[in-house]
Amino acid sequence: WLVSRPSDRRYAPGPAPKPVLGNILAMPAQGDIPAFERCRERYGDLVYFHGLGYKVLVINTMKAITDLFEKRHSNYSDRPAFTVVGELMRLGQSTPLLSYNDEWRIHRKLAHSALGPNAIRQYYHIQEDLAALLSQQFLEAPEKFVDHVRLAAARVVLSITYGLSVDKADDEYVTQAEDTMRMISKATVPGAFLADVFPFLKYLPSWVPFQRHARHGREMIETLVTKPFEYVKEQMRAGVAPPSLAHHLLSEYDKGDIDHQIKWATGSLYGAGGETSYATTLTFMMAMALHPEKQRLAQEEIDRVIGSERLPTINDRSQLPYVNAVIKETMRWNPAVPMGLARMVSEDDVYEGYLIPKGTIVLPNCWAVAHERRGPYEPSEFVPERWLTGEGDDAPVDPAMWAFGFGRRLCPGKPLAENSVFIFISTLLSVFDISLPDEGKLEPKFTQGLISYPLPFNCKITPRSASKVAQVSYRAAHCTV
Ligand code: HEM
Repeated sequence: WLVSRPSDRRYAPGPAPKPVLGNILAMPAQGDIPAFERCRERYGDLVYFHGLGYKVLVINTMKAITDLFEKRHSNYSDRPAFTVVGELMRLGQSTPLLSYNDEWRIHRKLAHSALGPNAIRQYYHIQEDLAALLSQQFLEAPEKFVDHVRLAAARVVLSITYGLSVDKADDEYVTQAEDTMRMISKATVPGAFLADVFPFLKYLPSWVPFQRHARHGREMIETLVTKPFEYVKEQMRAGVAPPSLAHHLLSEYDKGDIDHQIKWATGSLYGAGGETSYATTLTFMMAMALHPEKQRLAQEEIDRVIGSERLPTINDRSQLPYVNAVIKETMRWNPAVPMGLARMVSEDDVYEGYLIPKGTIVLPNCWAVAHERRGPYEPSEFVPERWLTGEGDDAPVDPAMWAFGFGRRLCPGKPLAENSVFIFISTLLSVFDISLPDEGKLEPKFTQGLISYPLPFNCKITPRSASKVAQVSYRAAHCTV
């Protein structure tokens, strides 16, 4: 590498480049899995796109992801910058978009102290209460199940992050937060704004339409992170703040200069934690409607292990191997974050003989890892049994190794999210039969975007027994959230 001439340095393969434009326009749109799959089949494990100032490397194997994101983490832990949403709307201060710098290290320290496996024990009852409330809403209006799951995922994050009661969260925060998230997910699609491609456009005057849009976005984001945070501080001053992440951090780090980081570290959690948990739970519901025989096996396990006289709790998790296999298979069948969260290379690097220049955006193709052909079962089929056959070369890579990201930027909400997903899924399995709708077909189709979840679908949700209905109603009526 050191003695070769620049012309000898090879980039990883990719579509044939055109003059000036390179091959960047041949890069599949965000979340277009079939197109990324075609590129992988044609060009191999590493695929390189470049042009218009962008350099993008897609990595399609667990080995390459581990080699780069874990073994060479100091060079692969930065994030690409978004001129409009990151800089002008100021979302660049949130944990997922922060550069790999000291500010980010403070965020991670705060997140670890509040979201570590021991710290989250105090939130078990909140997650269990919210799973019961979700079931109660399924009993009352089963046709609105998508809205209920979305609301439940939002409530978990808002209750745990800020100690907001369900009514207060629903009335004052969820709608605003959902609107803000919709705005952010549109704004983070690469090329959503010309100023992301040509950053000098950010200096255009404030009356230019995209600048007005950016100002409006900035106000929405500022409200999302500031309003609930100020509410917690007010409650702490009055001595009535319930336990929450924000409360925990404000008490532990009682210093004015870290206030800003606590506000943004906690404010980042709604966006990072709500939609991913929602996507996983909804994918599970679709899989159950399509595979009643798997659902029955999971329900039999729950009835056998915990009986039918009570609802599951988070402490039951280790006792339910088949339910855990259903959860792993849900995460594998349709990964919630199929192309991971992009990284940016800090310094020129060489991997497998290919040059990866500084500034290259690297996308881990988690979908390809999830659907790699291994063992006796078809990757496209929903088969929880593939997780019960023991370890070996044949076993697929466990979603715990890739679904929550990698290395230094591994999702700090992983332990909390695993509990949320477990308690939602096991409670729904315990209380309901989810089946195909009486009319119409159910085709497994998913959204294409940073987060992937089922496209609108119908299913039938029927309580399994009067006793289960009574258990749900009792717990929902005695909720402390
Ligand atoms: C099923 C649920 C979830 C999934 C699948 C998921 C997945 C991910 C992934 C793939 C990343 C990118 C990591 C990387 O770049 O390697 C990430 C980052 C992150 N997640 Fe999660 N997540 C989930 C739930 C949560 C929850 C509940 C929270 C918080 C309460 C959370 C907070 C975060 C934060 C703050 C980051 C940014 C980390 C950083 O950039 O340093 N996530 N998550």
